[in-house]
Amino acid sequence: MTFTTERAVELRGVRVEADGAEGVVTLLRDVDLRLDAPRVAVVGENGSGKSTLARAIAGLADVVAGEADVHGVDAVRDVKSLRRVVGFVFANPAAQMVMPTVREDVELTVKALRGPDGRRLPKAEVAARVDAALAEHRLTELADRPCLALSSGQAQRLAMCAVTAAEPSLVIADEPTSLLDGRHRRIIADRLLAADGFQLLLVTHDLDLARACDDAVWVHQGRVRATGPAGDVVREYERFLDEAVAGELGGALGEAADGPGEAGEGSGEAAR
Ligand SMILES: Nc1ncnc2c1ncn2[C@@H]1O[C@H](COP(=O)(O)OP(=O)(O)OP(=O)(O)O)[C@@H](O)[C@H]1O
Repeated sequence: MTFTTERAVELRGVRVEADGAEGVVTLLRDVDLRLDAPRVAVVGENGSGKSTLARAIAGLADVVAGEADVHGVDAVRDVKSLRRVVGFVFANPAAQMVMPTVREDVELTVKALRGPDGRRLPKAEVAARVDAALAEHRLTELADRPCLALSSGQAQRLAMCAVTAAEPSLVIADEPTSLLDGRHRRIIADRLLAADGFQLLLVTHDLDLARACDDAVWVHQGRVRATGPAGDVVREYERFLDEAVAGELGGALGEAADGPGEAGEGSGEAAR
């Protein structure tokens, strides 16, 4: 199965709120997006709203206004159906391991799949699919190892294996390489970018990885600041970062000369 642009993510006027310690806070506002490229990166500063956007698309955030169509599913009102369509890979893979061993963890997902007749898969087919999924993610040798005994790189491979075994049409990966060393980062990134059975939405601070996607979305202060071809959006974001850093360094040098002053705004955090 190859991802086709007929299956897209479309958000119109989306607003996300959360209950903060001091009352309701708005995390995302006025989001209008159509994502139909096979691989879409989401970039932006810490606290800008990237994970919130990813979570809203996955039905994991409180969308209080607007419409969200995710591969034909109403992601605001039909979160249950969304689970068949979306797979979510978290930055910390330990958060999504539920079974004691590697094989059992993947098996749990495959057992939940239905055949074309709507019935559960026969035992032999479950076993064959689990073996194939483990082999694809180079986990065969680790099949009987306790999940808790995996290294970060192995755990991230297991998370991807278990998520993709559910055959989602959209995989959302939120900083999937942030815990990994350089070599494993490249292995996981290459595997994600090479996959063509699903659309990929990749939240990342790794701008090389973002550039390797087809399209990108730049989130800034709880709004979408730019969207389009990944190279263009990342270039625009980098220019903004360069200017912001130059401004802060200039400010710091000025402060050093003038003595202490008030802190400037200079933050990409979501507006309250
Ligand atoms: N449940 C919540 N209640 C209150 N504030 C929240 C909640 N969830 C997120 N936030 C705030 O919303 C803002 C956006 O958070 P989000 O996690 O989406 O940012 P991000 O761009 O993914 O950041 P990072 O790059 O640091 O992971 C942050 O200021 C965060 O503290």
